[in-house]
This record gives sequence, C-alpha cells and structure tokens, in this order.
Amino acid sequence: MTFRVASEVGKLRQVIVHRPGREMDRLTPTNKDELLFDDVLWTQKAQEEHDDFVASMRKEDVEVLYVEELLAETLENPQARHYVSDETFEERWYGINGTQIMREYADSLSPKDLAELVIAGITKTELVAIMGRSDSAYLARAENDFMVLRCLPNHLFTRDTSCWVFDGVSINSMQKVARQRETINFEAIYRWHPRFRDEDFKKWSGGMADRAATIEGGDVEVIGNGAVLVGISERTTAAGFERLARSLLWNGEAQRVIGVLMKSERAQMHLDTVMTMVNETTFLKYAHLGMLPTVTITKGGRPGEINVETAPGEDMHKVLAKALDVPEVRILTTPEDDFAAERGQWNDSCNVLALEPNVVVAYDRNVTANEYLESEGVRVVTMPGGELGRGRGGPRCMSCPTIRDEI
Ligand SMILES: NC(=O)NCCC[C@H](N)C(=O)O
Repeated sequence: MTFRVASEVGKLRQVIVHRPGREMDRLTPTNKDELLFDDVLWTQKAQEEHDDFVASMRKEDVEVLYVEELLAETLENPQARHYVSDETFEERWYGINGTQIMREYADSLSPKDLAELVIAGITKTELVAIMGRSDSAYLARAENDFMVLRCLPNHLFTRDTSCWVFDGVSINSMQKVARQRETINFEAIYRWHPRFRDEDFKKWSGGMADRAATIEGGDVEVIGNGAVLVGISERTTAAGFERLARSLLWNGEAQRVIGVLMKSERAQMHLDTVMTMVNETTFLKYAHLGMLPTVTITKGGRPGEINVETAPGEDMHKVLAKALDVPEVRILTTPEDDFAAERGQWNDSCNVLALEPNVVVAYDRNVTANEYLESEGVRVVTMPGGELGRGRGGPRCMSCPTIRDEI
C-alpha cells in the first residue's frame, strides 16, 4: 500500500500512534506546565485507555503502528543511530562533558533501550549512578531529580510532529521546546525505517531546519478536492503556513491551501481542537469559534510564486465550500449552553478522528456532542479519555494517518 492521505474522512487504513510509557511517570505538578500537560497522569490507566483506542481502530481494520517500536527498529541502523544521538545529545544544550557522559551512556544501549531513553528521558541521579561521573557544569547545576535529558510525553500526540498530505509527509519544526526533539525521532523513522526507507514519498518541509517557521499537524487538515486547511495558530506560524503551501502547491497536487487566522491561546492551540471533519462536506465546529478570516494561497504565475488572497470572517464557510467545490458546507455545532460548550471543547469534544465518512472516534465523556453527532447521522465510536485528556488532546491528536482510501 502506498502512503497517501488525500482527505480527512476516506477510510482509514494505517495510522501511527504512541502508547504512553515511562515518560508519563516523569510528569510532576512542578514540571507539567513546561511539558504542556494540565495534570499528572495515572499511567497504567492512560495505557488502558490508549489500548481501547487502538482496539477501536483495529476493529475497523486499521493497521496501527507504534512510534516506540518504529523508533527501536529504526535505531538498528547505525546511520539512524548516529543521527538520533548527534541531534539529541547536543553540546549547545548540555555542555561539553554533560553531552559526552550522556552520549557514552546512549552508545552503550540496545536500539530498544536507546529509543526508550530518548522518549522517557533520564534524571541526574540515574545518569550519575550509571556512569559513575558527574564532572560537568551542566550536571553540577542540576538538582538530583532534574531530568537532564527531558522526557517527551507529547509523543502521545503523533498528529502534530508529522502529518501526511497527499503523497508526502510534513516533518514539522515544533513551536514549544518541550516538543522539539520529537522531530528528530520522526525524521529518523521516515529516513531509515525499512517500512519507509525505500518508499517513494515527498517531504513537504524541512523538519528541525525550518526552525522559527513552525508547523504542527493538528493545524493541518486535508479537506479534499485538492484543498488543505491550515490553522495559523499558537503553534503554526504565518511563515510556516506560507512555506508549507508553496511546497504543497509547487511540488505536489494541492490546488489551494487555506489558512484560518486563529487566536493564539492554549485552549485552541491547533485547528483540530475546534474544528474537524466528519464526512466529505461536514465540519464539527466549536460553538464559540465564530467566523474567522482566511488567507487562501494558490500558485502564482512564475515557478515558486504564490498568490495570497484574504477574506473576511463572514466568508469563512463560503471559502470552504468553494475549496470543496460544493454549493455549501454543513456545519455541526453541538446545541448546548455556553458553559457546556467551553467545557466540551476543553475536553476535546470537537477533536474527532474519522475512520470513514460518518464514522468517528470520540472521547466518551463528551456525551452531548456525541449524542448530537449520532442524531445527525454520524456513528460515534467512543473511547475513554479521563487520563489521556489531561494532555489536552483527543483522538485526532493521538493519531497520524499514513494511508487513507480516496473519497
Ligand atoms: N493536535 C492537537 O491538538 N494536539 C494536542 C497537543 C497537546 C500537547 N500537550 C501540546 O500542548 O502540544
């Protein structure tokens, strides 16, 4: 099967996820904000919830790949191993001796253990106990329980670090420091894992090299008919959006790339926290999102040139309809009071993952939204999310589709 995602709702065939692991045990009330979580998690319960999520997808014949396994298999390759270690254990973060000590430890590990190290991180106490030395300014300054190599709990949200658009993948430069190293792991997987290494697919962005021009996959929706919708948000910059659009339009089959000008705030960090698709022409939309101005990019006259057309908020739905080439789009907004709407959005009621047109996975806690969807003809496969949801992401955020059927 060829890697390809040309819509949000075509039958889902293959997806990358990450089962929460030891990195979650590193979350504390002190570091959770910096690590972009709103609470600490009961890891075992979170794993059970995640297993439930995976079981729902497998039941619908979706092939599920795990980041931690892909990464361990990738690290069997010496070149991949060098790449990940060089990029992870970087002198500019850990100083000269700190880097050397960590690198020596990393070099002694099996591929599986190295994969676990870069995801779960390590504390000063653990590192010093294993390596028997601490002659480093970086280590001297750190408290004993300080994660000298930070954990990556947000690997859980595989949607964001890389996202497939048509026959290519955007490996993203991430906005928040807490997530930047996730990109190294995905870059290695796509370059060296046997599943991807010899396959013919495009790369729409430059990964870590894109630096300030950040893009996160939660902002990227392949809405269909050659159109891509991108949230210009807390995480995806206007520059990241334009550069992605140029790449998609000039090197691929995209016909238009539409940017939605969002507020920059945590509750709505990505477009998919406020708006997702449930079938070819229907969007589930957060009641308080309102109508947002858009910026549409199409190909310019000369190679690499882009045309940028702005439209006011009141035209938002018309812009979507034009992109999909339909008279109008259908917008579903859960009928509920303002409190319920805000609480629902916070708990990812709008963040559904389509398994096929009119079949979505959603958190079970969002009862009103789910009943409303059912009443509108959408089958809702529910999953528990009491623990997982504390990271502020739902089923769409926790999945990176690599293959979907055409619609
Ligand atoms: N697409 C998404 O909305 N992903 C959720 C990301 C949550 C994560 N804790 C973050 O702040 O990046």
